[in-house]
Amino acid sequence: MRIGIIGATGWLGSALGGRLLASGHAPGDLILLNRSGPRADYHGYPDVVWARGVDELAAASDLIVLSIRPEDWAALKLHAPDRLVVSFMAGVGIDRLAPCGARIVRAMPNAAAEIGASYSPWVAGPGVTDADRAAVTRLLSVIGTSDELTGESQIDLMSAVPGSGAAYPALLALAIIAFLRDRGITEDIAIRAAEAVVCDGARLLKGQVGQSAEMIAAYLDYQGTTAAGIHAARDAGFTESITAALTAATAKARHLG
Ligand SMILES: NC(=O)C1=CN([C@@H]2O[C@H](COP(=O)(O)OP(=O)(O)OC[C@H]3O[C@@H](n4cnc5c(N)ncnc54)[C@H](OP(=O)(O)O)[C@@H]3O)[C@@H](O)[C@H]2O)C=CC1
Ligand SMILES: O=C(O)[C@@H]1CCC=N1
Repeated sequence: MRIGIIGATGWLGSALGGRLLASGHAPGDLILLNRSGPRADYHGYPDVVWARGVDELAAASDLIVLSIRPEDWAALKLHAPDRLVVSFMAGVGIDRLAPCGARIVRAMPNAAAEIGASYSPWVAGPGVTDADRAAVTRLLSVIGTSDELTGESQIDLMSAVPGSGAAYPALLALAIIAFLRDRGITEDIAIRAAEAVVCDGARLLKGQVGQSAEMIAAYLDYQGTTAAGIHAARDAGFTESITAALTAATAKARHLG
C-alpha cells in the first residue's frame, strides 16, 4: 500500500514515517510532503518519494495521513477522491475534511508514537469500509495500539487525554523539581528524584491503571508520609485541577483550526 504523509517532517508525521520504514514499509511506497522541502536523508532512507505538492501526493498514495497543524488545513486544498484519509488533526471535524472527497478517519495519536507507545483511538466517517478499518489498524500499529471509537465527539476527549502525551507528566516533574530545588537539593538529584516518580514509579501502573484505587488504598493504609501527601493533594484540589485541565483541553479541541 502506498502511504502518503502530509506533514512528514513534523513531530507526529516524522515519528510515523520513521516507524513505517523501520517496520519494513518499502521506501518507494512512502510519499512525503512538508512545507520546507525534501530532506536528503529521511530516517536513514534516501529512497523515499518526496511529492512536489499536495496533488502529486494524493495521486501517488492509496492512504493519505494528514499530519499538519489544524490552522493549516484551510489553505491546503487537498483533493483526494476515492482515497482513504487518516487525519491526526485535533479539532478539524469530519464535516470540514469531507470536501476533499476522500473517505475520512480521524485518529488521535500522541507523541509516544516516537517510541512505538502511542495509544491512538480513531473514528470512521461515512463510507469507510472494513478493508479501510483494517488498513487503519495496521497503520497505527507501527506507532502503538489503537481502538475504534463509536462517535466523533469522543475524539475531542481523546485529544485532551491520550493526545496530551507527556505533557501532564512533565508538569508533575516540574513541580517536583521546583519543590526539591527550593529546599536545597541540587538540580541533578532533584531531576533524578522526579524521574523516579514520574517515570519509574509509574511503571508499576503499566497494565494496572484500572487498579489505581487499590494502589492509593495501599499507600493510605500506612497512614504515613505518602498518605499525608495524598490527603493534602486532594484537599488542595488535585482532582479538580486535573478535571479543569481536561475540560479546558476538550473545549479547545472543539474550537481549533
Ligand atoms: N504533537 C502531538 O503530540 C500531537 C499532535 N496531534 C495533531 O497532529 C497534527 C500534527 O502535529 P505535529 O506533528 O505536532 O505538528 P508539527 O508542527 O510538528 O508538524 C507539522 C508538519 O506539517 C507540515 N506542514 C505545514 N503546512 C504544510 C503544508 N501546507 N503542506 C505540507 N506540509 C505542511 C510541516 O512542514 P515543515 O516541517 O516543513 O514546517 C510539518 O512537517 C496536528 O494537527 C495536531 O493537532 C495530535 C495528537 C498529538
Ligand atoms: O496540543 C495539541 O493541540 C495537540 C493535539 C492533541 C494533542 N496535542
